[in-house]
Amino acid sequence: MTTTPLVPDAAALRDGADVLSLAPVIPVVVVDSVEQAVPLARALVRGGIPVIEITLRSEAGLGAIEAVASQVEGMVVGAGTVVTPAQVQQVKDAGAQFLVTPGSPPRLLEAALASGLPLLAGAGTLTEMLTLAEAGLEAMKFFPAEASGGRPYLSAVAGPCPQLRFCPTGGITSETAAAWLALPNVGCVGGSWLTPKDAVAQGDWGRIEALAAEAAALRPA
Ligand SMILES: O=C(O)C(=O)C[C@H](O)[C@H](O)COP(=O)(O)O
Repeated sequence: MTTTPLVPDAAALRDGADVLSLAPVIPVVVVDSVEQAVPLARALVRGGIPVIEITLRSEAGLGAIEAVASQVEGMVVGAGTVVTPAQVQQVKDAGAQFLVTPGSPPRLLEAALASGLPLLAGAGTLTEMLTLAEAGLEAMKFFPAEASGGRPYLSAVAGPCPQLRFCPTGGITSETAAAWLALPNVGCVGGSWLTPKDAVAQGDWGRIEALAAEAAALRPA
C-alpha cells in the first residue's frame, strides 16, 4: 500500500540539501512498537522539530514510517538504516519522504538514486564523500561522526571540499551539538538523544517535547 504524506511541503523537498534545512537536529529514532511512533512524532512537532528519521533497526520501523507519514500533520518522515536495495522500495511504499543510509555501497546507492527520494547517503572518509559528490550528491550524512574523526576531521574536509554539506550523526549529544552546528559545512546534525529509550518506553511525550524544543533552539552557522 502506498501512503500519501500529510506534509504539503514534503513535495518541495528536492534533495538531501533540502533535508538538511528542515531543522538543526534530525532525531534518529528506534521504535519498539508502531503505537509509540505517532505520539512520539507529535511530541517532536510540538517541540518545534518537524523532521524524524525512523530507523529500520527494529521490526516496527516500517510500520512506524507508514503510521507517521499518514497520521502526523507537519512531520517530514525519513527512513533510516536503509542498507539494502529492497528496503528502498519498501520504505518508499510506506510513505518515507527521504532516505538515510549509514554507508554507500554501489547497488544501494543506485537503488536510492533511482527511487527519486531525497537522500542523505552515509560517508565516513574523503573517498566516500567524493564518490557521492561524483554521483551528484553534495549533501550527505557523516557517519559515525565522533568515531570517524569528529569535528577536526570534518573541519579538515572543508578545505579541499568546501562545496560538501553534512549531517554528522553518531555519538553527538545535546552538549556537543552546538559545536558541530558551528562548523561551516554542517547543515544539521542527527542524534538519538531527543528520544531517550526510557522516555519512549514510559510514553513520556512531555520530556520528548522539551528535548525537541531545546534542539529546535540550536542554530547552524
Ligand atoms: O541506524 C543508522 O542508520 C545509523 O546510521 C546509526 C544512527 O545514525 C546512530 O545510531 C545515531 O547515533 P547516536 O545519536 O549516537 O545514537
